Amino acid sequence: MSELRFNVVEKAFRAKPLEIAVPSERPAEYFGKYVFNREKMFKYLPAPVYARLADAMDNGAALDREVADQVAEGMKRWAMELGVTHYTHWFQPLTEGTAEKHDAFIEHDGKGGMLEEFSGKLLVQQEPDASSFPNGGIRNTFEARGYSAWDPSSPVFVVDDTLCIPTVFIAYTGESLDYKAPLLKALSAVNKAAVEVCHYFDPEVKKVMAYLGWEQEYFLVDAGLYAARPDLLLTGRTLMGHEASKNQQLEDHYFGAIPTRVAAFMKDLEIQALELGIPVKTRHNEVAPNQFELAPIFEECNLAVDHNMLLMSLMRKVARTHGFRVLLHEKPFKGVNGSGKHNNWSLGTDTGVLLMAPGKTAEENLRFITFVVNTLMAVYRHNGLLKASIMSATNAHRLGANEAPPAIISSFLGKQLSKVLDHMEESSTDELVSLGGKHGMKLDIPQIPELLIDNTDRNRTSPFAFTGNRFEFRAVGSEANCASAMIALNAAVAEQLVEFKKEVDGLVEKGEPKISAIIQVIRKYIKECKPIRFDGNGYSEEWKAEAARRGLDCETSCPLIFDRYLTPESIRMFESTGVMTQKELEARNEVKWETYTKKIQIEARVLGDLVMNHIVPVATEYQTKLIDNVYKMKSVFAEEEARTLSAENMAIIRKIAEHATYIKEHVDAMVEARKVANKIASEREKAIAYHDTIAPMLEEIRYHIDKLELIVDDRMWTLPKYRELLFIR
Ligand SMILES: NC(=O)CC[C@H](N)C(=O)O
Repeated sequence: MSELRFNVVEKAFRAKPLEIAVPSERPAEYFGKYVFNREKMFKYLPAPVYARLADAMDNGAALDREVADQVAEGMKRWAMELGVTHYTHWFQPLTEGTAEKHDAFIEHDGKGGMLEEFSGKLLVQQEPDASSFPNGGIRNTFEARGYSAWDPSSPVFVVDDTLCIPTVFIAYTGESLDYKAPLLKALSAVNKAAVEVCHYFDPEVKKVMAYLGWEQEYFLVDAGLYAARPDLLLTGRTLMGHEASKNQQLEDHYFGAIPTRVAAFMKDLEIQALELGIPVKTRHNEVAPNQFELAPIFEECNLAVDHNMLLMSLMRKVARTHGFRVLLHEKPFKGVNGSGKHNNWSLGTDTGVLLMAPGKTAEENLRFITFVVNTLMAVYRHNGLLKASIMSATNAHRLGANEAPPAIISSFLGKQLSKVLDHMEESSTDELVSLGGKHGMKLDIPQIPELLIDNTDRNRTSPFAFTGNRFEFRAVGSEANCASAMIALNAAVAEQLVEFKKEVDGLVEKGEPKISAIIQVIRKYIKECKPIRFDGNGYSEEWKAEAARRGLDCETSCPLIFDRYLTPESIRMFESTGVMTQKELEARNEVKWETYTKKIQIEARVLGDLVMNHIVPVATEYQTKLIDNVYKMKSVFAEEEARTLSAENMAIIRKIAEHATYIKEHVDAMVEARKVANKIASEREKAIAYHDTIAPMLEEIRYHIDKLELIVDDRMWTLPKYRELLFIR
């Protein structure tokens, strides 16, 4: 009998919610307790130093060594009051996670003792020996120089005894080796391009920020049950497991009362997140059993990305304290909803205008339409690339079912906005702009309700949905670094806005009044990007055919989707916006292909191990029991009667043999296929081989394992079942 499984099930069942020490202050008071935010900067830095740092944060001004030294000194003083002994450059390599190497403040004092020091030099730049991170061939291990450099726009924070300094991670030769560096470049590109376009409407605008509000979905599984599933432990998802009889059919989990043990986890997590300055706001049960969601208030994009990365590591830590493991994988369980991280994206000006929100006047609405239509154009022109930006071996399992968008990028606008765009398309420019009144101009743009947010209908199958004052990029996966999607989107929009300005200015130079020039170009774009607009059911077969007819990217193979980073249009876009060079794009793709291969490779090995060490032995043991019974029946009953009475058992014995044979043969075949694929030198070709030959085998083998799970005596089955993983909390 399987003891581990029953022990962990029993323990999980008896688990109680943890007592949480709720701070006596209100959240607004402990918010940012562990962040060196402006309030602390003001307190710990001399006034002129504070001013210089604020300038660096707001306007990207350079900081000289002297100022950096003083900033470091203030930071150190603040951190030491919190008991901090170490510092680290905290960065985001191409692994989807974060990286940190802690150093103590201590230095020799030259008199045989120690003193604690933290200079501007250490704050601003470091050369971590980080040669083992994926770099796609930009750095050879024998010349592993790469350095991390402080990003003053994201405040430093304290975790435990360590002062964490958000940094970019760059090769000595200047190429980015992380997500932050290209993200900052993309944000600067979109700022520059959008400010220029804003000047058509308001010359006062000096800065445009991209905003991001992510929605983090996740599963919680009891830690004991998790430990008894090698596949969860090593791959983050279940590679086998038959659906439970009840899963999410009744939709009774969604928005339901939060289970007490989970509520304790959430409270603890939220307190710690708020202390780290992450403005967490919303929590609820998601659709799948044991699935939950957490969402903050939207923030400036770079900060939001850092906060999401920080939150994911905090979630992992806090879950352990509560006897849970958090699953951030996009599809940990077959047959129920996967987890996304919908990225709510918008642009806003330093004058307080949300550019994706309709305004009161016709001119404000023209500005709104200008930004919406340019976004649609960018998404249309780079739909394949945007898909590549969210694609991974793990997210591939999620797309196309259970309320996750399909692997074809399209945009849902809803009835109201579609009507406005259709009207503009159908009317002539003259009809839209007429002379009149004392303002000298009248715009015939249908009134748009200011509060579209409450009016827009929703479409859960849309990868890029307009939701009233922002776009929701729903295709982003729960485990991903949002930066990947945000780099591609902001860069594409930046390129598009530059293009738009060029066209409008061209017309103005030819004597066209500004407003009608804008309208003319917008009308042209509305026609051109029409194929990206789709409000229907993204899961239907008709849409797949229709999307292909419209020329949208319909590729579903993950390694081939990565090719979209290297098309001439993508390279041109990234290079013209200064976000990434061709060399960087090529290197990153090497990493993507290699990571893809390794993930499937690990899954294949884990499944092979499960089959040989858990499933087949248990199935055979049960089969032997049945055979024993058949023999014994013969000794109790006459031959004919024994045969009749044992017919069912004989059928099961045969079924077990058939499934076990299939499984063993295919695991062997999978090992052989891997050997062949592993010999392929090109990372791209190898990933394709893994996608085309090995990944499907995992599914085929799984089918037979899941059948065995239904037949074999439950007492003997060693691996926690779906009903246990999904319903014990
Ligand atoms: N209710 C929802 O929005 C579900 C979303 C779904 N979990 C996804 O994968 O994106």
